[in-house]
Amino acid sequence: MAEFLRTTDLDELIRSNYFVALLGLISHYVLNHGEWDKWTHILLPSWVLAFGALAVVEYFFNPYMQSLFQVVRITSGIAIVYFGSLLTSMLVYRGMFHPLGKFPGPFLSRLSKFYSVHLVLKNIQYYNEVEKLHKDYNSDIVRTGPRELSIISPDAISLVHGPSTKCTKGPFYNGPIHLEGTSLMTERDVKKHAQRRRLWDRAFNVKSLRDYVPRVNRHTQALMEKLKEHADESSLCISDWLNYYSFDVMGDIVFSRSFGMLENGREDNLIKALHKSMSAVCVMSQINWLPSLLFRSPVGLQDMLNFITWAGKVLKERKKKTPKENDIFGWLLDPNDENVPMDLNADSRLLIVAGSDTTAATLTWLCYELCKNLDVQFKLRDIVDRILPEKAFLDVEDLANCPHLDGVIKEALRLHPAVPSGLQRETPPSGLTLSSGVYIPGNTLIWMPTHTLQRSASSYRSPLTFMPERWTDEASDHVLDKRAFLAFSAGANSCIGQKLAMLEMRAVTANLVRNFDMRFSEADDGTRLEKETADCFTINVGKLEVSLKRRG
Ligand code: HEM
Repeated sequence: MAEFLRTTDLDELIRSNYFVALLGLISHYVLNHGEWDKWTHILLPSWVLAFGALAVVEYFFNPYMQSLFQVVRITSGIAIVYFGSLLTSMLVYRGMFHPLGKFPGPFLSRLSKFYSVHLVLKNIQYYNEVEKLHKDYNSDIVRTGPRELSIISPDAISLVHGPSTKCTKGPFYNGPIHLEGTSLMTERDVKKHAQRRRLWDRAFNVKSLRDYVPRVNRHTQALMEKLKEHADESSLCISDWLNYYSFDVMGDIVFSRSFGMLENGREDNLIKALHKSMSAVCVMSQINWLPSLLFRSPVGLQDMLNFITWAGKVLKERKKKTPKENDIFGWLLDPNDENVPMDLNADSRLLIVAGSDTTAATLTWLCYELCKNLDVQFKLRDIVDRILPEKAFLDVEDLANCPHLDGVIKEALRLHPAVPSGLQRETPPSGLTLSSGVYIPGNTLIWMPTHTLQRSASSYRSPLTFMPERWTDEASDHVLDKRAFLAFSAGANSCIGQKLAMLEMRAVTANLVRNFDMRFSEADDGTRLEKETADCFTINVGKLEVSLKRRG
């Protein structure tokens, strides 16, 4: 063997810098064609193994190797040439020859998504950074990554998110499949998603929603009782209570298991851990190959892994029961199947996170706006006071027909979308031509940042003013382009829970203004919320301290 290696050309070839550099170029070509993001856990060890094997062969079978140090030196040299060539080829291609080269954006964004990580880490409010980029480059389209664009033109919405879009979900949606399966949201195959969504629709149709209403009423009433207990204290952390509320509602409606957070007046340890672990998502949403590695190592993600395990366990327990009131999993679990399919584990985590954090964040921002704009609070109260004045508590059913209340909620969703940076979509291989005639090449990742779209002066008159009337007949001319409302997304992947969310938000908002006068607390004028709110795909909302006074 040693003789073979020494005398054949193979040894010479492996040592040849040209050959190794060529291997680097070929590797770039292969990596550039196809999607490798979810294979990082195979790719990286394969590289380590390949160079390790080379070192072992050199050490044991090459008689000219004098020492281990020499083996390490030679193998490292080969690795440097290989990775040097791979990296140079990548950077030159991305910086100078990539088809997205015609779009403006920071030069470093062309080279790597690590530039976006740098923007994320500034203050974990990536949506603000992207908004600045659109302003700085004075363009509706900005290049935010080697193969990624941010687009804020409403004309592109139907092409990217509409019912007959040719775009698909991008690699961001590769969840921890090996741990929990694929959820409805992370299902990237269009046909499979449509098939699953048909099943889900039964759990969210008008009749099913009616079944969930008593639980929304109960939890809303419990929230109001708790707020009454703590009202008249100098300061109350309303964001915490809204968080307890929304998780309790979702636990109950999803699998008939309340977290009991309202009752205990504190965050469940698991949810606390889940929120802490969300900061990793801020970075993972930028570097799509990272989750495949991180979800296989407990480093930094242990909290999220615990939540995944918990959500699976609770689902198994739910499978054994028949709850008194039908819940969402009553529709999703197959009574004829003794087992719980793996994908439902992912669905159980999805429902809790997608349904709770989003609602809690929107309600918190809504309270912020009501404190900031007292005239809006007073007007809403006047209107709500006229609904069934004899009732102490307004049920969900009492609030179905109050356009101004819906306007207040829509304004909160518009100015403070719970998914502010938008949703990653990938153009079809043939590319996409926008109505402006701009051609977007195939396999480009597109984000349409909801935060910026919904604050654009071309779509909303006085865009930064909190104006519920723009959603009613009173000032409908202040909505210039209805398409630019994407808080629940659009098309086949739009939020399936939006009607349920509206029921919760109506009940909480109406009863809050009916029962209390709410102001910023003396210690906090909303700045904490503005600063602490973190963009972790869904918003990880900051704290809001208010002063609540019970109304007579
Ligand atoms: C203010 C409240 C809410 C907001 C702003 C919101 C927003 C969104 C958005 C933007 C999406 C699209 C995600 C994507 O394509 O990646 C989505 C999807 C989804 N939402 Fe919501 N959501 C809210 C409340 C809820 C509630 C209460 C539930 C459940 C009970 C829910 C369940 C879901 C599910 C299951 C999906 C995935 C749908 C699919 O892929 O077909 N959401 N939501």
